[in-house]
Amino acid sequence: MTWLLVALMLVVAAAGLLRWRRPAWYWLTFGVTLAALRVLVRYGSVMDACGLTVPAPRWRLALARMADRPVPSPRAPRILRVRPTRTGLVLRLKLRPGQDAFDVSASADRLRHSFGMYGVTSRELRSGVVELRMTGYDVLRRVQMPSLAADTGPMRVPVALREDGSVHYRDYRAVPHALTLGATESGKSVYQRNLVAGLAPLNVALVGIDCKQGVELFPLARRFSALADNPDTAADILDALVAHMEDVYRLIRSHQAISVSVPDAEIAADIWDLPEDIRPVPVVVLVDEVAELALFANKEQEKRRDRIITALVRLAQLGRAAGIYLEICGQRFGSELGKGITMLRAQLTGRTAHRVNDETSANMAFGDISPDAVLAAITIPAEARGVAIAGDSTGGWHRIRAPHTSLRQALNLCNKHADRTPHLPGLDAFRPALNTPAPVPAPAVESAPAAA
Ligand SMILES: Nc1ncnc2c1ncn2[C@@H]1O[C@H](COP(=O)(O)OP(=O)(O)OP(=O)(O)O)[C@@H](O)[C@H]1O
Repeated sequence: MTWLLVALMLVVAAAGLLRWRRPAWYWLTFGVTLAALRVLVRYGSVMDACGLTVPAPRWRLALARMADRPVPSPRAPRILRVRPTRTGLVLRLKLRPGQDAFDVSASADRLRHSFGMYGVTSRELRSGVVELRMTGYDVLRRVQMPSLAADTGPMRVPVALREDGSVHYRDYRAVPHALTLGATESGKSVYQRNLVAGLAPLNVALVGIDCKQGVELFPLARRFSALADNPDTAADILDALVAHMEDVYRLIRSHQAISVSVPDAEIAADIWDLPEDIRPVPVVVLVDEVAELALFANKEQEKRRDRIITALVRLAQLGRAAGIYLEICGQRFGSELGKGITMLRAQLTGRTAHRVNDETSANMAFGDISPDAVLAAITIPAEARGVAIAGDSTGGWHRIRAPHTSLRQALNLCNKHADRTPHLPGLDAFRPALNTPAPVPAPAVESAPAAA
């Protein structure tokens, strides 16, 4: 089967040779065919050299001895499937008795060198079956997302590419709340813009709190149901969201009351169990530069800060069932921001860290999840803007990079789907005004006296 696939690819490559101007697909097929051939031809010897073989079973050794035949060679994991991809190859392997998935992942770097690939990663699919993903080039250098129509779900958006060539999704139903950290100019806003662009075509309400005076989110206002560009409005929006959450809980309760006679499985526990006609629209709350909400200079601001953090903690603790999801973004998010912050952070299961300048910042994202991810986050080079480490509470992590979506592209997408912007009762007062703002005079700059 494997060789049939390779033969087919060779035929395609040969067909391309006959054409004078070879199209892009030709070079892609040609490269993947060469890589597949190289891997399959070298497979046995490479696995042996990397210590991924086991001796032949005793009965075969005994048979060889009786028949006076040469000793059977050690056996490498059996190839179950070879799948060429746009970025390389995916091999599915059945491990031999005595091998485990850790052996393969520990040898990933050796396999990468031996097969002449750019990257090799492995993951266990089920007991005894491992998937090896090989990439032929640095897929994060210029991110090109594959077409994905089939893989999106109700609250699942493709947001970046992983280094193994697979797509990184933000799945709100699996991981309701997330934290994105990164030093200045590391790519947080571009990542968040990709999220907005991914969510825009879905049936979801977007609520934005942009503490950078609205420069990131206000241009996308037509797709937002509520927006705040200062901590005072943010506090009011969050209070309104807590009230909305309580209303949704009351709705779920009332629906449970009329369905007590139906079987258990049909009793609603969250909005997704409610019939579609009464289901409230899910809400994604995007907060940019969260630290601004936690800073205060006087007693009045301290009261406002406590109000904001309390509302965020309540939404993080109880929001999931009511379909309220938090997406929090900032440069740092640790205990130095005061009480309630670590409690809030503990509820943010999804973690993404762009380049950070010190280990403490990386620890804020991954310290309680995976020490390897901390190391990976602090070794992201400064020039690799947009590259990030994405992990979750299971301890797994990936190196990812979002496509470089410009503000104009995101704005066009938001305008295209502006008619999908739902009205949230209670949040109408915060709906952004869509008239063109009056031009603001440039800040006065005092000219410095000329140096003598
Ligand atoms: N995924 C990406 N691919 C390519 N370039 C990127 C990517 N993400 C960010 N960049 C580049 O890095 C620059 C800074 O990105 P961005 O504004 O998102 O950083 P930031 O972390 O939000 O910074 P700040 O905290 O100062 O606002 C962008 O102008 C862009 O040129």
